[in-house]
Amino acid sequence: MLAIDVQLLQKKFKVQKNREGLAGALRDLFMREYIEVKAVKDISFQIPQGEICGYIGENGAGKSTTIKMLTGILVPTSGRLLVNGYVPFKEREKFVKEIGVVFGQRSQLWWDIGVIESFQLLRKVYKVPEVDFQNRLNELVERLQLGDLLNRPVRKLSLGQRMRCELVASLLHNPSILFLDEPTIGLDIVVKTEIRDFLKQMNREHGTTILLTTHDLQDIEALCSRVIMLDDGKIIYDGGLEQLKANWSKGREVLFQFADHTRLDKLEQLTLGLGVEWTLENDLTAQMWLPHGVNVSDALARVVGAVEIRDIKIFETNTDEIVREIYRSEKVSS
Ligand SMILES: Nc1ncnc2c1ncn2[C@@H]1O[C@H](COP(=O)(O)OP(=O)(O)OP(=O)(O)O)[C@@H](O)[C@H]1O
Repeated sequence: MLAIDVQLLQKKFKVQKNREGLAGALRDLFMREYIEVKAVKDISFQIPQGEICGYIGENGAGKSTTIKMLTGILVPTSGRLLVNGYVPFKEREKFVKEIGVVFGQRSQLWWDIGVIESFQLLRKVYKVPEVDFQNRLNELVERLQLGDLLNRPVRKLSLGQRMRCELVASLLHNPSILFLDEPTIGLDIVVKTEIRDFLKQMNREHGTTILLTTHDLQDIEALCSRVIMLDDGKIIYDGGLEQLKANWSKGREVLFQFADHTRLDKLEQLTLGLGVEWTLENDLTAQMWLPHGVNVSDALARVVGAVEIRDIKIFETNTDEIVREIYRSEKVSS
């Protein structure tokens, strides 16, 4: 069974239009005018069990609206939607036991009571047997090192501490699918890394399926083998991260530091026919640019065999740049 099966899913919102000026406001009083916003436009995708998939796109692309439909908070305008075999907005009680949800910007914990009390309340909401709950809690608390925090009220926690608690809260009932909407937003790099490692481990050990929206492409690089990219409510890319890079990144750069003075024409001679380009930064440093499709080790072998080298650095194209590149070409072609 697929974890997520989405077919031609659509969501329209009716938004009130405000007419201008006093006369407009008066007219609005008597006859409201509405416009329709199509937030999600006939999207289809399938996610098998155990996959970690990144769901990305610019602000307003429709990511949160999709997550809200997938978690049963919003009812789709049209289309078909199955999560673990359930239609999310129907059969709510059974369905919510199968999923965990973290909205980075909103808390599912009670602000003024101790974290552990929030967890206990969630145990009752999800009807988790006490023994299962304790085992699960112990495992999660140890993994995320929450020991000291459990008795503090949520309002006294730092953002990083709160996010770790949010993750525990979403996993206490042992869901097989986890929806994360900006789980690392605003966190420092240490906490981000901790959360990424934790999610990878959950996925590896429990086979948890994860759908993750993020603006942080390092999250995607660290976690996702697959990326779905949304633009203006439509899917513009669905595939592997490697493929995404191969199709869209402009190439790779290799920085060489030589032991002796090396001339540009010699370097060009060495890599003749490969289509690489050289730039000399100074007598001892040169940069080689390789277009996609050129084997890095072939190019390196030619240089390494002929010139004495002190240091080599290979720069991968940043996924941020790739996304910008796709948007640019999308805008050009549409
Ligand atoms: N409840 C709502 N009523 C009216 N319009 C909405 C509502 N929720 C979302 N929209 C509109 O739908 C579009 C998609 O919004 P959505 O929040 O899904 O985007 P997003 O990709 O999650 O953006 P962000 O990265 O900023 O969270 C936007 O144009 C937004 O203004």
